[in-house]
Amino acid sequence: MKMTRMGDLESVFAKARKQARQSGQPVLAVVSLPWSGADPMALYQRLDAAGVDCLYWETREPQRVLLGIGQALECVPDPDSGLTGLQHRWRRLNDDAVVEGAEVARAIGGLRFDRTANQQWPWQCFPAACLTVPRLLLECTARGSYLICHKLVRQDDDPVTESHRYRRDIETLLSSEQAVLSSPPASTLVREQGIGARQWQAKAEALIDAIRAGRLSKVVLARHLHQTYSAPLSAAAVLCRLRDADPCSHLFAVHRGGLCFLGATPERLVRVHHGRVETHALAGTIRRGDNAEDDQRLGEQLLASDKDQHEHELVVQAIRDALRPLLDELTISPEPVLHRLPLMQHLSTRIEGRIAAGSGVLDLVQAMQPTPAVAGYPRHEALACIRVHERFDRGWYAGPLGWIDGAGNGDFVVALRSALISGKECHLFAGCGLVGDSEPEHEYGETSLKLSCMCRALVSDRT
Ligand SMILES: C=C(O[C@@H]1C=C(C(=O)O)C=C[C@H]1O)C(=O)O
Repeated sequence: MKMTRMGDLESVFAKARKQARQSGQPVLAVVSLPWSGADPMALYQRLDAAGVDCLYWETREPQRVLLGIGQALECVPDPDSGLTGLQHRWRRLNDDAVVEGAEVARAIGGLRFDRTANQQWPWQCFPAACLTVPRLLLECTARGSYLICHKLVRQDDDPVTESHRYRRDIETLLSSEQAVLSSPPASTLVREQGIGARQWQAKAEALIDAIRAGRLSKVVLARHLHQTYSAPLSAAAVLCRLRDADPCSHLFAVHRGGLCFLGATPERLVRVHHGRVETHALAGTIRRGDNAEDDQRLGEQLLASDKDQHEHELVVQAIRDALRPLLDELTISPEPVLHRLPLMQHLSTRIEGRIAAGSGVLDLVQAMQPTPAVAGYPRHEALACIRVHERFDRGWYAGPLGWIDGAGNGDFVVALRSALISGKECHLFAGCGLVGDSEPEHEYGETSLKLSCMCRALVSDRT
């Protein structure tokens, strides 16, 4: 990492200030420097241990790791124009940005599952929607590693002082690489609160009856577990275990106000790369087998299940209908395939296309979310049932989480297989799709299987 390149920061900030004075508006300055420092997970572990609020993101296909530190700007949609308005503001901000180096600006964040429902415990620190442009963003992809400095430059900012501040922050980051990482204390589960199996199954039964009566076609009923551990949980240690346990899922960790929402999700909501749109419908679940033969049999059973095919098809249709007005081309694979995870397998249908001129990633997120994979169908009726029957705040669980850049690219996942941790306390969430042929007991087992991915990663004394 060459600190001599810091001279660039001062001249870029000066240029941005000049522009800000001319336009009377703050201007985003973006400076990217090649990074040869520590790997982002190693840095994330150190930042987490030091209690620094940061953001971690990792997708394995394509390989991309983002580590955001600090906050240059927080982008929040306003109630009237929603994500579409935010999309326009982001585009304008980037059109006017002063950019130096190989990379453009990037914002990372998420949305609540149900933005109309009231924010409740334990989600008070997680707003309805927010995308953060970090002060410093470490980005590692197959193309190389960069440290991106973002600053919203105002008319009266002093470029010299400000560039020194960034220089100091980068030096602190570089020196934190040297910090010795002591292993977090072993934590064991001491208490667990959550809805009992019988009570959950009674709710599922009532919803299945509503589906059979024709009031809706599908609803996703979730469970919330509140666990207490013997020692404070380390978000970075949990994320490392999730990463080791599953080589394919997308990892995320968002720290806010002393809490951390993290997970390893198999579900991508939508990715836009140079105008190409990629998504999948993911719904229909069965466990993995005890051996190859058993696994194969279970996979075939899932593919042949009318109930799972129906549950899955509702998701394919809803995604198609949401995307059609926003895409120029749309291709849907004719049949679902198995999406295999360490503990379970899902049905997955690939959906691809090309984004129409004038639309952006956030427009796609707005149109798609929440899909019937996490809410149900029709959406309005499903959300109404969820509000009445679940009786807890899903917060950011099952909501979209991801990033957008200044070049029109973006990637959002559905924040599943996740937990909200705060010291020794942990909140876990998992749900499953109910249709007319569902059996409550079986569905309860499915939510337990989904919860077990995170439960395994939370305990530190496991080998
Ligand atoms: C709702 C969850 O998962 C969703 C529901 C699925 C199902 O019902 O088969 C499968 C994958 C996800 O789309 C969850 O993991 O909490």
